[in-house]
Order: sequence, then C-alpha cells, then structure tokens
Amino acid sequence: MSKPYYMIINGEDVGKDLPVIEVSNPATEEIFATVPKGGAKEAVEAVDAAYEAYGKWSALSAYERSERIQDWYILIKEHTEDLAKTMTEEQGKPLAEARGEINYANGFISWYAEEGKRIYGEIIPATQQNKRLFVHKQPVGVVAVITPWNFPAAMITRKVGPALAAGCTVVIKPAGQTPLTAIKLVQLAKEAGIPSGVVNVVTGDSKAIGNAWLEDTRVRKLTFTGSTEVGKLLMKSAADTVKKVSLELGGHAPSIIMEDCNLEKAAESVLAAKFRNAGQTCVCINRVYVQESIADEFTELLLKKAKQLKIGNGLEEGVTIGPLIDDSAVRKALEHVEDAVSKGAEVKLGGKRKEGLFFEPTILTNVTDDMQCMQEETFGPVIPISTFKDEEEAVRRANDSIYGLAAYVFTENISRGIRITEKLEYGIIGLNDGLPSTPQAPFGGFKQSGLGREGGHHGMDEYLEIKYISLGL
Ligand SMILES: NC(=O)C1=CN([C@@H]2O[C@H](COP(=O)(O)OP(=O)(O)OC[C@H]3O[C@@H](n4cnc5c(N)ncnc54)[C@H](O)[C@@H]3O)[C@@H](O)[C@H]2O)C=CC1
Ligand SMILES: O=C(O)[C@H](O)CS(=O)(=O)O
Repeated sequence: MSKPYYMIINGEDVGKDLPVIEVSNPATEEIFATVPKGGAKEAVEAVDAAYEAYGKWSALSAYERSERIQDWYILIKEHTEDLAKTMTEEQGKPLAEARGEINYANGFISWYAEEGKRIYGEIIPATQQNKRLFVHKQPVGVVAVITPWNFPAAMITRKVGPALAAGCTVVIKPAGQTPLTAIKLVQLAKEAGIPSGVVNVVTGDSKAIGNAWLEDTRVRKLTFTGSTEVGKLLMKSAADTVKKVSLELGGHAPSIIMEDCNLEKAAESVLAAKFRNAGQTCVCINRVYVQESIADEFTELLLKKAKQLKIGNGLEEGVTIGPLIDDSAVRKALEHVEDAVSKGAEVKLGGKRKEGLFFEPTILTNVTDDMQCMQEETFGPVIPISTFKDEEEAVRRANDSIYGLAAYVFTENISRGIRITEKLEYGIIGLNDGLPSTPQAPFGGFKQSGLGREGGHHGMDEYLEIKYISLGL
C-alpha cells in the first residue's frame, strides 16, 4: 500500500486532487509512496506564496530569523531516525550514511542560523567632505531551489539554510526519485514556526516547474545541484531574466597517490571517497593515479579493504554498499567496466551487476586514459587505477578534464603536497583527506563543475545583493 505525501505551499498540503508520481525503494524496487504530479500552476502558486511572505520574513532581524532557524535545527535533530529511514527507503544509501547525511545537512542549518548575524556592511571614505558612502547587503528575494537525488537532505539545507538566514524565501523542487525527505524537512520547518510561504516544496514535472520559475521575474535567484548538462540548460534560461545563479554540477575527481604517502591512510581514504553513497557523489574519486613504485602494494591493500564491503539493502545492519538509484545508473557502471576491459583493463574485484539495482564494488587495473571511465563520470562503485612515473605527469593527467570540482592528493611531503594542490585545477582538494566536505567551508567547482560556492561565509554571499548608498550632507 503506497502512502500519499503532498506538496507544501503556503503552509498547506497541496495536490490531493492531482495525478501522482510513484516513489520506489531502489533496494527492493517496490513502490511505497506517492507524491502529486505538480506542474506550472503549482509552481506559480509557490512563487505567489514566497513572494507574499518575503516582505515580513526579510523585515525580521537576523536574530529573529536565527531563532526560527535554530528551532528547525532542533526538530531535524529530534527526527533524525525517521528522516534517515525515509532517505534510505527512497534513495538506497545505508542507514548509517543516511544518519550521517542528516547530521551533515543539519550542520548547514545551525551554521547559517548564526552566520546570518554576521552580514556586515561597509562605510567607505568619500573624496568629498559633504558625502558619506555606505555599502549595505540585502537579501536577493525569492529563490528557486532545484536539487538532485543523491543527497536528498544536504543539497536542500546547503541552499535553504543561507537563503533563509539572509532573509530570502524559497521554492524547492526535489528530484523525482527522492521527494519525501524534502517534504518532511519542509513540514518540520512549518512546525518550527517558520512562517507560511517562507519555505515551499513542489513535486512533479521538472521541466514545467523549472520553466515556470525561470520565466517568473519575481524569482531573483536559481540555485541548482545536479548534472552539468541540466545546469547548462537552466543557466541559459536564467539569462532571459538575468537571475543570479549558483550551480553545483558534475565532477570527475582524480586522486594522486605519491610513493611517499602513508599507504594505509591513502587506501582507507580512497575507499571512503569512492564508495560513499555507492560512488554516487559528485566529489567521489573517479580516477586513481598511483606512482609506479607503489602500485602493486597500494592495489593489494585497497583490494583487501574493498573485500570487507557488504552490499545489500541499506536498512540491514552492517550494509555498506546500497543499490544504485535506477537501471540506467547500473547500465552506465557496467558499460564503463566493459569498455575498460575491451581496451585492456583487468578486473581485480567485482565488475558485475548483481540482482536488481545492485552493482559489485569494482577495482580495475592496467587502466589507460582512453577508457570511458577516465573521461566520463561513472557515478557508481568502480575504481579505475592507472600508474604514473612522476609528479609532473600525475598533475598533467589529473587536470586533463572538463570538470574541476574535487581532487585528492596523498603524500607525507608537505612541500610536495602544497606544490601539487596549487597546480590542480579543482575547487575542492583533499590533501591526505578523503572526505573534505563540511558546512563551514566553501564547496564548489572550477570549469564545467559549476558557479559559486555553498557552505562557509562564501555560501551566504550567493543570497545577498550589494547596495551602495551615497549620502550628500
Ligand atoms: N556538484 C555537485 O555538488 C553535484 C553534482 N551532481 C551531478 O548530478 C548528476 C546526478 O544527479 P541527477 O539528479 O541525476 O541530476 P539531474 O541534473 O538529472 O537532476 C537534478 C535535478 O534537476 C531536475 N531537472 C532535470 N532536468 C530539468 C529541467 N530541464 N528543468 C528543471 N529541472 C530539471 C531534476 O528533476 C532534479 O531535481 C550527476 O551528474 C552528478 O555529478 C549531483 C549532486 C551534487
Ligand atoms: O551531491 C554531492 O555529491 C554532494 O555535494 C557531495 S558532499 O557535499 O556530500 O560531499
């Protein structure tokens, strides 16, 4: 029996009379919930609500907004178990990872509840004695939020946290595969006393909803996380009304393993960075470059650790690798493995589709740069390992990508580590660290991995306009 969920617009459950979209559990492929198939009409109603709520919400002091946002933080914390279970059911990640994501997501809420109090202006010395020059930062207005399925909570709070703290109001369109976590988060915002219309969530036809928001001049900002392909489409549409945009797009992270690394730490970090969310993260390692002299030793150590991974339904205790999100994701991972093998790669572990949407944790060696997995984002549990001679070759090959989101370097020589990180064309770098993402630091990419930053004080600027006031005395 599928449980019905509804959109939340202006504090009300909306969509009971609409056709539904089914939500399935990727571990069992069973349909367990439905959401309304909303479209342009509901998208505009959400903007109506957000636009109407903007005046009062932006007029509150940062301290008054912070109290409401902190109440939201407390409710999310209290509901961690329910939110995590829902996330595992709709997205597939193991329960322990889902709990971790809820805590990570809530970290943006608490961090920005405080950061809103530090939106400082400036007084600039004037050239004339009879003038005073002021710089004032104000909220950008109504923000459209469009998010992917791989982090159903964090990708929302990483945007909505700073937006609300700045005084903006939001309309959210979560991914069709994972709408329930978003609906539950917005329900908790309502229970936290965040006024009706400040946070709205619409489910349904992505294109119709996105187009309605992009055409609406009342929407002053689009923040999007997802594929580079869709990001480019939305960026082009946003140009028609000159909306501010923040884009967190695809990645293709290289990892450089130098011979002077701490081998145990490097192998453990590569494993964590690759197999988190079954490799379905934009910052996961997509290419491993290991120095020739330690390649065999590193590969053996990685194999030993990877064999400990337990694949299964994320609700089961001890499972560390859940299913992929859908059949096309499994087919893409298989295609990358088959292409690599056809070009000379060796399968040291896994390499095959299991029942349903499960794919074996896979390690490939003897990999060359002409293979698909070394060019395209796999977005699955596949580690291709290629060897290099020296630092210059490793950096050159690591930078040879249209993407520039995350990169990883492992060396115990700090001068070498700093030298390499400064040459890498990536927005996020883990130096002896496989899990750099955190609410207090700026997250974002170079090149076709996106525009803007999320997290840290940089993430607040994305939701502010700068106003210059010249006062004649
Ligand atoms: N840089 C980053 O932080 C992240 C990047 N990604 C990238 O996103 C991809 C996986 O996530 P997906 O959800 O499959 O990406 P996607 O780009 O297909 O969808 C992302 C969101 O955009 C919506 N959407 C799709 N087409 C649209 C349109 N024409 N108009 C309006 N909305 C539209 C979807 O419904 C979903 O809510 C991978 O390429 C991954 O690398 C995913 C998460 C984080
Ligand atoms: O969508 C993603 O892949 C996330 O941005 C990765 S992280 O922020 O959880 O590291």
